[in-house]
Amino acid sequence: MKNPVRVAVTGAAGQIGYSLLFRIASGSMLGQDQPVILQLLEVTPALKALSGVVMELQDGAFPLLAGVVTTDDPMVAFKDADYALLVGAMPRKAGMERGDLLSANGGIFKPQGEALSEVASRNVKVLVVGNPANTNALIAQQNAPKLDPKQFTAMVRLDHNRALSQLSAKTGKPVGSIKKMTIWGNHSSTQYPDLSQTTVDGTPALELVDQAWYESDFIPTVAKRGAAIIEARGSSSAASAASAAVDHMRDWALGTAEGDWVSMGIPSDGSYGVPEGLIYGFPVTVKNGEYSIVQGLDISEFSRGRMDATAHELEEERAAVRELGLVK
Ligand SMILES: NC(=O)c1ccc[n+]([C@@H]2O[C@H](COP(=O)([O-])OP(=O)(O)OC[C@H]3O[C@@H](n4cnc5c(N)ncnc54)[C@H](O)[C@@H]3O)[C@@H](O)[C@H]2O)c1
Ligand SMILES: O=C(O)C[C@H](O)C(=O)O
Repeated sequence: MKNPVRVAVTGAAGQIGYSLLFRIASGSMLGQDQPVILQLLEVTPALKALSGVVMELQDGAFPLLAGVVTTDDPMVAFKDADYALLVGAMPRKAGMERGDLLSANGGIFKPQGEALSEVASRNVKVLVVGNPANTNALIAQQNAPKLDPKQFTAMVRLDHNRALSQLSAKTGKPVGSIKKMTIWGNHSSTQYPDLSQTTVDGTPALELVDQAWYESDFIPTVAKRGAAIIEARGSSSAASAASAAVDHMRDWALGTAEGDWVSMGIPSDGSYGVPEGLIYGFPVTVKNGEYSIVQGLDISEFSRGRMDATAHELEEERAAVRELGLVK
């Protein structure tokens, strides 16, 4: 058995937390040989509810759960954290875009970035889930001068998983037969779920579906799935979001499968003409805990337009949070 690692989760008493904590404690995220200490952050009024969640974690009798800390202080929650999942933020309601949450949620991620910079493990891997996830990740990153910018990522994995499942339903082939799915850009309705490299049982996906379905059905269904769930459920996705967070962190920690890739929101290094510094969804492979952007893909004119549009939205979000004094 390995030594325990410290996993910080913010917003731990919320909807996503209620699903996420139990998956982490069960070993789904970091493996069946990796004990974990959960360090849970909540706002002060939610600490009582969080104590109930901790009672349930105890009642799960998870062999890999080596300890639980609860606190309303980010300096305690992030102390020596090896992994940090920043979930705590307000979710949107029906009729809102995720960008409408910028001013409400942006303020949460500056102090959290500062605290991570001071007290987290120097190798901490940070995943931002709270919306608007890409720009919140940028805020946390820009306020963490003592960490490498590459340590900050945003979640587009839920979109990636939604895209896999839509294509699986359309082609009648299992999700496991689909490789090389990509979500480019922002976790918002401008995202670009790209099938141009995707294969199903080795056959190019675009040979199996027609362009009209791809453009008018697949892309909008994936991009607007969050809103469809809010409409149906009355609140935003939670279990599927937690599952995607587990997938993102597992692949970052343990690596991606040979011959495949995953989508992660990561700081752009200028690859594919994406403005440097934006936290943008890219196709990545992971080895030894380090992610790399998949290089050398052909970008069609159609793809170029979509990739630029979602980059443009992220540039606007960056300008808005600059205006609020949250990033330089
Ligand atoms: N990136 C994605 O794919 C994705 C998917 C689903 C949801 N989300 C987003 O995740 C966020 C959380 O969703 P939820 O459904 O769990 O919401 P929720 O309202 O059920 O829970 C959020 C929790 O965060 C806590 N919180 C608020 N401010 C905090 C702070 N400063 N520090 C610590 N905790 C704080 C709240 O007290 C609450 O318990 C939302 O912004 C939502 O839009 C993102
Ligand atoms: O859509 C939302 O606001 C929640 C989440 O980001 C989702 O994609 O389900």
